[in-house]
Amino acid sequence: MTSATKVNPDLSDERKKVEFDVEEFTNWYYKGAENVAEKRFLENFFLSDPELEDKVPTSYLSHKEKYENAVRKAVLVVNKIKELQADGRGGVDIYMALLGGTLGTAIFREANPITVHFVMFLPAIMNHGTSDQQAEWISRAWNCNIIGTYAQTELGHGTYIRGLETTATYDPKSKEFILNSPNLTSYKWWPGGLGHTTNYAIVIAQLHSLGKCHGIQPFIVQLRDEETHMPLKGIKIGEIGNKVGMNTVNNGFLAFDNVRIPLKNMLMKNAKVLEDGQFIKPKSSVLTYGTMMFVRVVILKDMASYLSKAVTIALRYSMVRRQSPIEPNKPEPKIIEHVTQQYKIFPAIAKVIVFKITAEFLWDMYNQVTHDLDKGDLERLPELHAISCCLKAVCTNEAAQAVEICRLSTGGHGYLNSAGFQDIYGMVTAAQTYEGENTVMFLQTARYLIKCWEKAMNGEKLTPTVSYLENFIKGRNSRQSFQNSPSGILKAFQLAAAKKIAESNKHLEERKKYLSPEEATNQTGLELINASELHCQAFLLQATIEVLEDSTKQTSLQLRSVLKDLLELYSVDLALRYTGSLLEFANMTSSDIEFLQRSLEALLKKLRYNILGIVDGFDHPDQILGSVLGTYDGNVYENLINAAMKSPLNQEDVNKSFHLYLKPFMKSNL
Ligand SMILES: CCCCCCCCCCCCCCCCCC(=O)SCCNC(=O)CCNC(=O)[C@H](O)C(C)(C)COP(=O)(O)OP(=O)(O)OC[C@H]1O[C@@H](n2cnc3c(N)ncnc32)[C@H](O)[C@@H]1OP(=O)(O)O
Ligand SMILES: Cc1cc2nc3c(=O)[nH]c(=O)nc-3n(C[C@H](O)[C@H](O)[C@H](O)COP(=O)(O)OP(=O)(O)OC[C@H]3O[C@@H](n4cnc5c(N)ncnc54)[C@H](O)[C@@H]3O)c2cc1C
Repeated sequence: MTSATKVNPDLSDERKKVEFDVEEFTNWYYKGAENVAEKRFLENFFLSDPELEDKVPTSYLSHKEKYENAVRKAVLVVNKIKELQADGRGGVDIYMALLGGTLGTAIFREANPITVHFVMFLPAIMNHGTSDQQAEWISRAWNCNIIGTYAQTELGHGTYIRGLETTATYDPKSKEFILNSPNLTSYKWWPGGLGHTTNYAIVIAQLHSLGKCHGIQPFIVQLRDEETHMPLKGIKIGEIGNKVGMNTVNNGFLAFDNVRIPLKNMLMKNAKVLEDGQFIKPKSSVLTYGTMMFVRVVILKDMASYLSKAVTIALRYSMVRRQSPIEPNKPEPKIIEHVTQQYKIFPAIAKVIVFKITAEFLWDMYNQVTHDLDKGDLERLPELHAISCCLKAVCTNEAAQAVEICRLSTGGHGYLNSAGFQDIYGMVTAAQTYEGENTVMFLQTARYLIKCWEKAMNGEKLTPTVSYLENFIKGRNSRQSFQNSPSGILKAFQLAAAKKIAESNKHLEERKKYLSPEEATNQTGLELINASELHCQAFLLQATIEVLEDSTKQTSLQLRSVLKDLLELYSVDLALRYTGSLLEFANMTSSDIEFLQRSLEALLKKLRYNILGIVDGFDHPDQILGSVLGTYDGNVYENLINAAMKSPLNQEDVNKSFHLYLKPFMKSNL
């Protein structure tokens, strides 16, 4: 972690003031010293390989060069992983570290074209394939003998997947499916790696058999020749072009013209087609959506990881940058002394911890529910779907906002590519859309909440994430007063969520008197989203309070106290951001707001000298941060000029455009 160069004295002074053991925090954050050792071993193993280092910053490469460089590195990384596995070191965890964790995003600044292979193609075969199908495909895919993608979204439909138009029509004579793209809007559009990387895909298509449509099902389809990589007959394929970010991912388009695949290529763990064309329904039609749920769960971990990079950059920079005297005739302070600057960064640091804790909580829940599913028990599936949808929406929205605020907190320099924010922002903002557009995700959660509300009103028992509704209904006349503590704020959010759900339901029912249920839902959309968001914020806070309480029992008093301050900062900031709802629904008064405001200011002050220990404790090596503003040594001005010198334009004193255009132009004006 420590840099060989001399550390900027402003930053080393700050480090001396941290009151807790940073290594203790790192071990707590990564859940044990062994995990930290493994993380550092992996970082060193990959980042010390000169082949993985970019000689020219990737932002200066052309679109094509970026892609080719990303493919080169992807192959190198997977080969290195195989080397590690041959040495007896884990499997899945290594992939997680490389594809979702910060290490992966350091090696592939704009993500890589085989992520979807590991994150969706393989999980789709595992989730939807029979044991025979898994035996046929998994090891080839795991070894990367074939590389696949997940081709669901089409030009015409991404959200409403029941409206997908690609068809897979079963022909009982040849025992094959015939795939077709009947029109332009049915072209697959967006799948990661599809353009020029993958040779297989899980294709989601409308299944037709014996003259009937049986809805969307997953099929495994070969797209390109395994030797020549040429597209197979009947397959039209290409890349969709340059994007806001994620430009190395090679997102593609795909169309089918009478492409035949064998019967065994429909993934049949859930629904089945028999040889004679008979369709056997799955236990539940939503089981087809399982892969999306998996990725939504994983996205949460990703958000904590991206945000932890952004806050590290912003905070370290704020501790070496000096600007604008606060008192006249006094020296210019570090910009972190401006309280407004603290407010830009400290709550975002608290969010990293909240998102990480909740992501782990959700991951455990996902594993439990999928274990139950394997035994045929679908009971907790709707609850997992509901909570993963709203968490995906809240955490990606908040991460995108916080990353942008971190960029703004570094002023003009933050606008440079070398500051490192652009890649992070490109990744977090993409996650607001992919794997379910966020508004749509909120509405999915709201649908569940309304059902739970009805159940609770009928006296039925609710699942853990919504059980607060039962308490509310039982004690609905009690008016608990607002309390300024994490648990008090949690109660206020639960009360506000419960009342907002009740109110949305009331308006929904009123509208149903003269509108169809669907149109009534549409008309109530704004309130439903609001209810969903309040529910989600309550869940994030609840999970964090519970986990922190438990996991800090063994830590030093100093660390426990800083984590407690961060939790308080998170909850006070949350309450202040939602005063509208809390005033309306949770008995908050204007004096509570005044008190919260004072608490917020006091917490910023309290955390001022410990907060650097937290971002240092995230333990991101400089290569992972990839930022001239966030290096451990704080030598930002040297870094800025060194990075500027890498610009291709700075490799010569006079550019040819001077002779070609400027000189004739300037002379002609004489
Ligand atoms: C191993 C290595 C790991 C490495 C890790 C590395 C990590 C890196 C991660 C980052 C990289 C990510 C790259 C990924 C790139 C993005 C890929 C995509 O976007 S791909 C494309 C992603 N595309 C999208 O995400 C599309 C978004 N759209 C959709 O998901 C659906 O169309 C819909 C849900 C909006 C509606 O569907 P519709 O059928 O019209 O449904 P209705 O509304 O009518 O509700 C009917 C019932 O179904 C229920 N239910 C629904 N879903 C689920 C579920 N999942 N489950 C359970 N239940 C579900 C619902 O609750 C309701 O129940 P009930 O009330 O009746 O009881
Ligand atoms: C970087 C990136 C990578 C991707 N990778 C893949 C991939 O690997 N495989 C794949 O199959 N797909 C992929 N996608 C596609 C992605 O999953 C879809 O873009 C996403 O699901 C949103 O669908 P859409 O584009 O059709 O948006 P739309 O649904 O058209 O959304 C447009 C607007 O309409 C609103 N809207 C739509 N429906 C409703 C509703 N019911 N209620 C209220 N508002 C609504 C939305 O809120 C939004 O504001 C990727 C997308 C991106 C950006």
